[in-house]
Amino acid sequence: MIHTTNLTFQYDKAGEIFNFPDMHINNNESVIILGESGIGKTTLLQILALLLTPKKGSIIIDDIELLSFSEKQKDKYRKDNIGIVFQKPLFFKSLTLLENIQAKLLFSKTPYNALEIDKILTDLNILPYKHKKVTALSEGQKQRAGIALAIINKPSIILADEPTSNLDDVNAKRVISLLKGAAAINNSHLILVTHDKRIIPEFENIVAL
Ligand SMILES: Nc1ncnc2c1ncn2[C@@H]1O[C@H](COP(=O)(O)OP(=O)(O)OP(=O)(O)O)[C@@H](O)[C@H]1O
Repeated sequence: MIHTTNLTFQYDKAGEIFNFPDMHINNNESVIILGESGIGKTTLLQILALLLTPKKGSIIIDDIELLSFSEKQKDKYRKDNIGIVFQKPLFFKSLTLLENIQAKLLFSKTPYNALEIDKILTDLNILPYKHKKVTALSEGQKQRAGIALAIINKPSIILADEPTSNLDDVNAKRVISLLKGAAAINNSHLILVTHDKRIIPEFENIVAL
């Protein structure tokens, strides 16, 4: 269960203050966060990912208040529990897609399972690019490679920032189905921010900013 209350954030002292709505997300639930450009969707996702610290408020996950953690504890919690699909994926640029996945598995101490990797890459429609350098992938292929990296170690929380923005209708559908499937299999929470209207019908729980 994820429960957030009174989350308030400000980038700098004279800047805008963001007051985010409270959220209550049960296990196995997927949530889509909607709002116009600049409203603070990515900011909220980064707070949930423990990458930004709010001025006020709390984030309780499975009865643990995460904002009381030290930076070191936050880093460990993020590494062990949170899969982040960034708007612009972070890769080791000199490595192939498969080598990036291997690095992630090593870093998160997750066993290597070749069949499982191929299954995820197939579901994302990027298996043929497994041995290609990530820099040689198209923007849409990179976006899907970023999704593979985010879910490969079965995180209990998947946070996705505009995961379908560069994708055509077919691949957008594949990505949403994979993210929802990964969340269901791993009993994870899926929280997705977007302004992609195509994917709204796929979600029952909507938070509007
Ligand atoms: N590092 C930063 N320092 C100062 N202001 C920032 C910073 N990052 C974002 N902002 C501002 O905070 C506001 C919210 O940004 P955010 O990226 O969260 O919006 P968003 O809803 O995700 O937008 P989009 O849909 O366009 O990605 C914007 O006005 C943005 O300019």
